[in-house]
Amino acid sequence: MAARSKSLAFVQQLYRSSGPRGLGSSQDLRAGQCIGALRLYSSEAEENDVVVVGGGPGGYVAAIKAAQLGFKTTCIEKRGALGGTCLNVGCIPSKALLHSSHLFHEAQHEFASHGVKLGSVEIDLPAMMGQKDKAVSGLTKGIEGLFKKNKVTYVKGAGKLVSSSEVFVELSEGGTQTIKGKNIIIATGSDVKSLPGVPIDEKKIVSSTGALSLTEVPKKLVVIGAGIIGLEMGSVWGRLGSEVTVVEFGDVIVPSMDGEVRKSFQRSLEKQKIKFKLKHKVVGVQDTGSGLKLTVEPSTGGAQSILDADIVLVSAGRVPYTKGLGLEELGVKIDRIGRVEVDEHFKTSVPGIYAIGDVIPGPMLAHKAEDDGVACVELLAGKAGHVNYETVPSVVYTHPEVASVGKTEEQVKALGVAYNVGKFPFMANSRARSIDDAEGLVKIIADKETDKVLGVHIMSANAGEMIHEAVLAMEYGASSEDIARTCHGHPTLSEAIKEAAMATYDKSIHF
Ligand SMILES: Cc1cc2nc3c(=O)[nH]c(=O)nc-3n(C[C@H](O)[C@H](O)[C@H](O)COP(=O)(O)OP(=O)(O)OC[C@H]3O[C@@H](n4cnc5c(N)ncnc54)[C@H](O)[C@@H]3O)c2cc1C
Ligand SMILES: NC(=O)c1ccc[n+]([C@@H]2O[C@H](COP(=O)([O-])OP(=O)(O)OC[C@H]3O[C@@H](n4cnc5c(N)ncnc54)[C@H](O)[C@@H]3O)[C@@H](O)[C@H]2O)c1
Repeated sequence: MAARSKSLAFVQQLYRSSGPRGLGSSQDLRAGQCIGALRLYSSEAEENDVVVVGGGPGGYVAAIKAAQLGFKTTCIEKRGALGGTCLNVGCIPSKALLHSSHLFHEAQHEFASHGVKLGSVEIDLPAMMGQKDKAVSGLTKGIEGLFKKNKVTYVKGAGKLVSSSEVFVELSEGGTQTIKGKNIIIATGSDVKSLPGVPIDEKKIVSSTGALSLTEVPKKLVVIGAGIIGLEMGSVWGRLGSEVTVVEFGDVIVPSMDGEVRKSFQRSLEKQKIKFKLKHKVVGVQDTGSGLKLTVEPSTGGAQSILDADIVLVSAGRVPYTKGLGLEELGVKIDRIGRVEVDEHFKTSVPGIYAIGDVIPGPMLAHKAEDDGVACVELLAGKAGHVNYETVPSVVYTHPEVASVGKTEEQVKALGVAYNVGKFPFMANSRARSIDDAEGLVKIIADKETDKVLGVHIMSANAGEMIHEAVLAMEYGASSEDIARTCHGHPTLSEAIKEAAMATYDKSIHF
């Protein structure tokens, strides 16, 4: 009896989830129909409920969640490892190198002031790379384990959509296979944006992928683009001894950052000896054999100059990746910058085909891709999947870190909203002073009339961990007073958020 109830529940789930394309609607449910549907389902054993193309944070999370919801699920990935850009050549290896290089920097420059004396400190680059590679391979294998545990079928190969319910796969091991699915989710992510005159060879002119695997510390590194990748990778190699110059087309670094926080952040990076050449672009590179000569000119044109480099990192943005997917042939609409157009339910212009993650509009971030994946399959299951893009946090993992959620002061001003601002410097935070790491501030922006928090910006050690208090506050529509009246442990860096919140609606105590 218990087993029969379970089957019925499962089929009811299928009814609810498949909607008009599948088995019927939940209103039609009768026990007999359910059993009939179960037979129909078994006879179509080869067809999947969900086929995901791409095994990055968007795709693999969507696949696991789909399987957990009772869908027969297949995920197709062509790189030979799960985890996508993020795990293989993005978030994880970059954070490994940021941590290792920070330890080196601390050992060289900070330990002595804490009374820890070392002899000479040296870099063992192969060991550093080995630790990074170990983290990556452990995590990617972990996802394969999660696929097995959740019964997701993993197909290694490059997928091409040939209809709204079929994906043709060129298998990595040779041969081909056509995989059928009632619903197809495109989760093919993004790729590096190339620049004219600066051809990437991943040896001397590298993308972030090459910059994560250099075999020597370059004497001179030129970074093109002062976005997050440029500043994180510039920090890694700067700490390990490179002279780093960042050439940025715009007049500011990380344009999405709050202006006031950005200024402090730039000053901090300059103290770390990173040089900035703002309002400039690289128009060509010449390899002289003994090094690279970059031709640089003002963004708006003008006199050219030459910059020397051993390695050039191209980090001027990423573009959605849809190459070879067959989307044009099927009539899936793409916007003018190559993103797959979707509605609020992740539906593309072709029924049965969905898209999530970096390949659709919204911030190109792993946690956003994951949340897209969960929401997309929850919607397929008839549940209320939703991602609030207004509260997706952003973290720059330099030292200090910069983390933010919600609107910048410039954005609030532009919207014409009356607002209050509260700030608190880490110089006045007891934990930051006790660990001698007190650079940075917390800045909170709240609606003047309602006190609802509109944006929170933190520059400090561990800002990326602390920001989630603000994310949760904003998700629940909290006021700055709500945060200020919430008891915070002492002594913690998080107390700076409480104090900044006090300063937003009233006055801080410790500053
Ligand atoms: C250096 C770097 C550092 C980053 N650091 C962070 C960070 O710290 N935090 C953060 O949130 N984000 C970070 N990002 C961004 C993050 O990596 C992306 O936002 C995230 O990976 C997007 O996930 P996705 O699943 O949409 O796409 P992806 O991770 O790009 O995955 C897509 C997958 O689809 C596969 N694929 C493509 N086409 C096909 C096909 N036809 N058939 C089969 N498979 C296919 C690809 O091989 C790929 O594995 C970083 C990016 C880079 C480059
Ligand atoms: N910690 C993180 O969350 C993290 C880390 C790395 C990457 N990412 C994501 O990866 C994506 C790509 O990162 P990114 O740093 O490459 O891109 P980005 O779009 O964040 O920054 C690119 C920068 O390059 C500049 N630029 C563009 N063309 C230029 C040119 N010709 N010359 C000089 N400068 C030029 C832009 O003005 C911009 O400041 C981003 O969406 C980012 O969110 C996130």
